[in-house]
Amino acid sequence: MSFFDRLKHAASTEWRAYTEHPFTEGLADASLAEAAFRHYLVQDYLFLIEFARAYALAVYKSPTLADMREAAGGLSAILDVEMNLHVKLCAGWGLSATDLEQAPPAVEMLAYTRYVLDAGMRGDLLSLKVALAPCVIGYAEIATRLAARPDALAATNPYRVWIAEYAGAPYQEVAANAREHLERLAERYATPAREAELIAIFKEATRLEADFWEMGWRAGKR
Ligand SMILES: Cc1ncc(C[n+]2csc(CCO)c2C)c(N)n1
Repeated sequence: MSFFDRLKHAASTEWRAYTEHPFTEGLADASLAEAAFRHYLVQDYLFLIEFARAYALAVYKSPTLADMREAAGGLSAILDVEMNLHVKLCAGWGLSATDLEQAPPAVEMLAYTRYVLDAGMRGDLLSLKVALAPCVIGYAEIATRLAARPDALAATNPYRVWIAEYAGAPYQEVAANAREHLERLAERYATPAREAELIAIFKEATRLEADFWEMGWRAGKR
Protein backbone atom coordinates (compact mmCIF):
# COMPACT_ATOMS: atom_id res chain seq x y z
CA MET A 1 0.00 0.00 0.00
CA SER A 2 1.33 3.49 -0.81
CA PHE A 3 2.18 5.89 2.02
CA PHE A 4 -0.81 8.12 1.20
CA ASP A 5 -3.17 5.11 1.10
CA ARG A 6 -1.88 4.04 4.50
CA LEU A 7 -2.64 7.51 5.92
CA LYS A 8 -6.10 7.53 4.35
CA HIS A 9 -6.83 4.03 5.56
CA ALA A 10 -5.76 4.89 9.13
CA ALA A 11 -7.96 8.01 9.05
CA SER A 12 -10.87 6.48 7.11
CA THR A 13 -13.61 7.79 9.44
CA GLU A 14 -12.25 11.35 9.33
CA TRP A 15 -11.57 11.09 5.58
CA ARG A 16 -15.18 10.14 4.82
CA ALA A 17 -16.59 12.86 7.11
CA TYR A 18 -14.46 15.36 5.16
CA THR A 19 -14.79 14.19 1.56
CA GLU A 20 -18.49 13.26 1.81
CA HIS A 21 -19.62 16.20 3.94
CA PRO A 22 -23.18 17.40 3.13
CA PHE A 23 -21.66 20.74 2.00
CA THR A 24 -20.03 18.92 -0.93
CA GLU A 25 -23.28 17.17 -1.84
CA GLY A 26 -24.94 20.60 -1.85
CA LEU A 27 -22.36 21.87 -4.35
CA ALA A 28 -23.10 18.97 -6.72
CA ASP A 29 -26.89 19.23 -6.71
CA ALA A 30 -27.00 23.04 -6.26
CA SER A 31 -29.01 22.67 -3.04
CA LEU A 32 -26.36 24.46 -0.93
CA ALA A 33 -27.61 27.76 0.51
CA GLU A 34 -25.93 30.77 -1.06
CA ALA A 35 -25.08 32.15 2.42
CA ALA A 36 -23.22 28.92 3.19
CA PHE A 37 -21.12 29.16 0.04
CA ARG A 38 -20.37 32.87 0.51
CA HIS A 39 -19.22 32.36 4.08
CA TYR A 40 -17.07 29.43 3.01
CA LEU A 41 -15.56 31.36 0.11
CA VAL A 42 -14.65 34.44 2.15
CA GLN A 43 -13.03 32.30 4.86
CA ASP A 44 -11.33 30.22 2.19
CA TYR A 45 -9.69 33.33 0.81
CA LEU A 46 -8.22 34.04 4.26
CA PHE A 47 -7.32 30.36 4.49
CA LEU A 48 -5.37 30.55 1.20
CA ILE A 49 -3.33 33.51 2.46
CA GLU A 50 -2.29 31.41 5.48
CA PHE A 51 -1.70 28.33 3.33
CA ALA A 52 0.60 30.40 1.13
CA ARG A 53 2.64 30.98 4.32
CA ALA A 54 2.67 27.21 4.96
CA TYR A 55 4.06 26.61 1.46
CA ALA A 56 6.65 29.32 2.09
CA LEU A 57 7.58 27.41 5.25
CA ALA A 58 7.88 24.28 3.07
CA VAL A 59 10.39 26.15 0.90
CA TYR A 60 12.40 26.94 4.04
CA LYS A 61 12.13 23.37 5.38
CA SER A 62 13.24 21.79 2.09
CA PRO A 63 16.38 19.67 2.41
CA THR A 64 17.07 19.71 -1.35
CA LEU A 65 16.74 22.22 -4.15
CA ALA A 66 14.24 19.89 -5.89
CA ASP A 67 12.02 19.92 -2.76
CA MET A 68 12.37 23.68 -2.67
CA ARG A 69 11.21 24.03 -6.28
CA GLU A 70 8.26 21.74 -5.60
CA ALA A 71 7.19 23.86 -2.60
CA ALA A 72 7.69 27.09 -4.55
CA GLY A 73 5.39 25.65 -7.25
CA GLY A 74 2.71 25.09 -4.58
CA LEU A 75 3.15 28.64 -3.33
CA SER A 76 2.66 30.13 -6.78
CA ALA A 77 -0.29 27.78 -7.49
CA ILE A 78 -2.04 29.43 -4.54
CA LEU A 79 -1.01 33.04 -5.13
CA ASP A 80 -1.30 33.06 -8.93
CA VAL A 81 -4.02 30.50 -9.71
CA GLU A 82 -6.29 29.52 -6.85
CA MET A 83 -6.72 32.98 -5.34
CA ASN A 84 -7.72 34.32 -8.76
CA LEU A 85 -10.53 31.78 -8.84
CA HIS A 86 -11.72 33.10 -5.48
CA VAL A 87 -11.56 36.73 -6.56
CA LYS A 88 -13.51 35.86 -9.75
CA LEU A 89 -16.09 33.76 -7.90
CA CYS A 90 -16.50 36.35 -5.15
CA ALA A 91 -17.00 39.15 -7.69
CA GLY A 92 -19.92 37.09 -8.98
CA TRP A 93 -21.38 37.13 -5.45
CA GLY A 94 -20.76 40.90 -5.10
CA LEU A 95 -17.59 40.69 -2.97
CA SER A 96 -14.37 42.56 -3.84
CA ALA A 97 -10.79 41.45 -3.05
CA THR A 98 -10.69 44.16 -0.35
CA ASP A 99 -13.93 42.85 1.21
CA LEU A 100 -12.26 39.46 1.35
CA GLU A 101 -9.03 40.59 2.96
CA GLN A 102 -10.91 42.62 5.55
CA ALA A 103 -13.30 39.86 6.61
CA PRO A 104 -13.00 38.83 10.27
CA PRO A 105 -11.30 35.42 10.49
CA ALA A 106 -13.45 32.50 11.70
CA VAL A 107 -12.11 30.24 14.44
CA GLU A 108 -12.32 27.21 12.12
CA MET A 109 -10.07 28.96 9.60
CA LEU A 110 -7.63 29.98 12.34
CA ALA A 111 -7.61 26.54 13.98
CA TYR A 112 -6.84 24.74 10.72
CA THR A 113 -4.17 27.09 9.42
CA ARG A 114 -2.47 27.44 12.85
CA TYR A 115 -2.42 23.65 13.17
CA VAL A 116 -0.72 23.16 9.80
CA LEU A 117 1.79 25.95 10.39
CA ASP A 118 2.60 24.53 13.82
CA ALA A 119 3.00 20.96 12.52
CA GLY A 120 5.44 22.33 9.95
CA MET A 121 7.29 24.53 12.40
CA ARG A 122 7.98 21.82 14.94
CA GLY A 123 8.47 19.01 12.42
CA ASP A 124 10.37 18.39 9.19
CA LEU A 125 9.23 18.75 5.57
CA LEU A 126 7.50 15.35 5.66
CA SER A 127 5.39 16.34 8.71
CA LEU A 128 4.42 19.58 6.99
CA LYS A 129 3.50 17.84 3.71
CA VAL A 130 1.41 15.29 5.63
CA ALA A 131 -0.47 18.20 7.26
CA LEU A 132 -1.02 19.74 3.78
CA ALA A 133 -2.08 16.48 2.11
CA PRO A 134 -5.80 16.40 3.07
CA CYS A 135 -6.22 19.84 1.53
CA VAL A 136 -4.37 19.31 -1.72
CA ILE A 137 -5.28 15.69 -2.42
CA GLY A 138 -8.73 15.80 -0.81
CA TYR A 139 -10.04 18.60 -3.02
CA ALA A 140 -9.00 16.69 -6.16
CA GLU A 141 -10.84 13.59 -4.92
CA ILE A 142 -13.95 15.54 -3.88
CA ALA A 143 -14.24 17.48 -7.14
CA THR A 144 -13.74 14.35 -9.29
CA ARG A 145 -16.57 12.63 -7.44
CA LEU A 146 -18.87 15.66 -7.70
CA ALA A 147 -18.14 16.29 -11.40
CA ALA A 148 -19.37 12.77 -12.22
CA ARG A 149 -22.85 13.57 -10.85
CA PRO A 150 -25.59 14.33 -13.34
CA ASP A 151 -26.06 18.11 -13.69
CA ALA A 152 -23.10 19.01 -11.42
CA LEU A 153 -21.54 20.95 -14.32
CA ALA A 154 -24.85 22.12 -15.85
CA ALA A 155 -25.25 25.86 -16.52
CA THR A 156 -28.06 25.88 -13.94
CA ASN A 157 -25.65 24.96 -11.12
CA PRO A 158 -24.15 28.17 -9.62
CA TYR A 159 -21.37 26.07 -8.07
CA ARG A 160 -20.22 24.52 -11.38
CA VAL A 161 -17.21 26.90 -11.67
CA TRP A 162 -15.90 25.70 -8.31
CA ILE A 163 -16.38 22.02 -9.24
CA ALA A 164 -14.88 22.48 -12.71
CA GLU A 165 -11.82 24.27 -11.32
CA TYR A 166 -10.84 21.43 -8.99
CA ALA A 167 -12.02 18.59 -11.27
CA GLY A 168 -10.18 20.09 -14.27
CA ALA A 169 -6.96 18.62 -15.65
CA PRO A 170 -4.60 21.41 -14.45
CA TYR A 171 -5.63 21.04 -10.81
CA GLN A 172 -5.80 17.24 -11.00
CA GLU A 173 -2.19 17.31 -12.19
CA VAL A 174 -1.15 19.57 -9.29
CA ALA A 175 -2.72 17.09 -6.85
CA ALA A 176 -1.18 14.04 -8.59
CA ASN A 177 2.26 15.67 -8.43
CA ALA A 178 1.78 16.52 -4.75
CA ARG A 179 0.87 12.92 -4.06
CA GLU A 180 3.89 11.67 -5.97
CA HIS A 181 6.17 14.04 -4.10
CA LEU A 182 4.70 12.89 -0.77
CA GLU A 183 5.51 9.25 -1.68
CA ARG A 184 9.13 10.18 -2.50
CA LEU A 185 9.46 12.16 0.75
CA ALA A 186 8.05 9.23 2.73
CA GLU A 187 10.63 6.90 1.14
CA ARG A 188 13.34 9.24 2.36
CA TYR A 189 12.08 10.21 5.82
CA ALA A 190 9.22 7.98 7.05
CA THR A 191 10.25 5.29 9.53
CA PRO A 192 8.04 2.76 11.36
CA ALA A 193 8.73 4.75 14.58
CA ARG A 194 7.32 7.92 13.00
CA GLU A 195 4.23 6.36 11.41
CA ALA A 196 1.89 6.90 14.40
CA GLU A 197 2.85 10.57 14.66
CA LEU A 198 2.38 11.13 10.92
CA ILE A 199 -1.03 9.44 11.04
CA ALA A 200 -2.02 11.68 13.96
CA ILE A 201 -1.09 14.79 11.95
CA PHE A 202 -3.02 13.55 8.91
CA LYS A 203 -6.10 12.71 11.00
CA GLU A 204 -6.12 16.09 12.71
CA ALA A 205 -5.75 18.04 9.46
CA THR A 206 -8.55 15.94 7.91
CA ARG A 207 -10.81 16.62 10.90
CA LEU A 208 -10.11 20.36 10.58
CA GLU A 209 -11.04 20.19 6.86
CA ALA A 210 -14.43 18.67 7.81
CA ASP A 211 -14.86 21.43 10.42
CA PHE A 212 -14.23 23.98 7.68
CA TRP A 213 -17.14 22.59 5.61
CA GLU A 214 -19.22 22.48 8.78
CA MET A 215 -18.52 26.18 9.39
CA GLY A 216 -19.92 27.03 5.94
CA TRP A 217 -22.80 24.60 6.34
CA ARG A 218 -23.87 26.28 9.62
CA ALA A 219 -23.79 29.73 7.99
CA GLY A 220 -26.44 28.45 5.57
CA LYS A 221 -28.75 27.53 8.48
CA ARG A 222 -28.70 30.94 10.17
C1 LIG B 1 -10.38 24.58 3.26
C2 LIG B 1 -9.69 24.31 1.97
N1 LIG B 1 -9.07 23.14 1.79
C3 LIG B 1 -8.45 22.91 0.63
C4 LIG B 1 -8.42 23.82 -0.38
C5 LIG B 1 -7.74 23.57 -1.68
N2 LIG B 1 -6.40 24.11 -1.73
C6 LIG B 1 -5.88 24.98 -0.87
S1 LIG B 1 -4.22 25.30 -1.16
C7 LIG B 1 -4.19 24.24 -2.42
C8 LIG B 1 -2.93 23.92 -3.14
C9 LIG B 1 -2.54 24.68 -4.31
O1 LIG B 1 -3.50 25.44 -4.95
C10 LIG B 1 -5.47 23.70 -2.63
C11 LIG B 1 -5.81 22.79 -3.69
C12 LIG B 1 -9.08 25.03 -0.16
N3 LIG B 1 -9.09 25.99 -1.09
N4 LIG B 1 -9.71 25.24 1.02
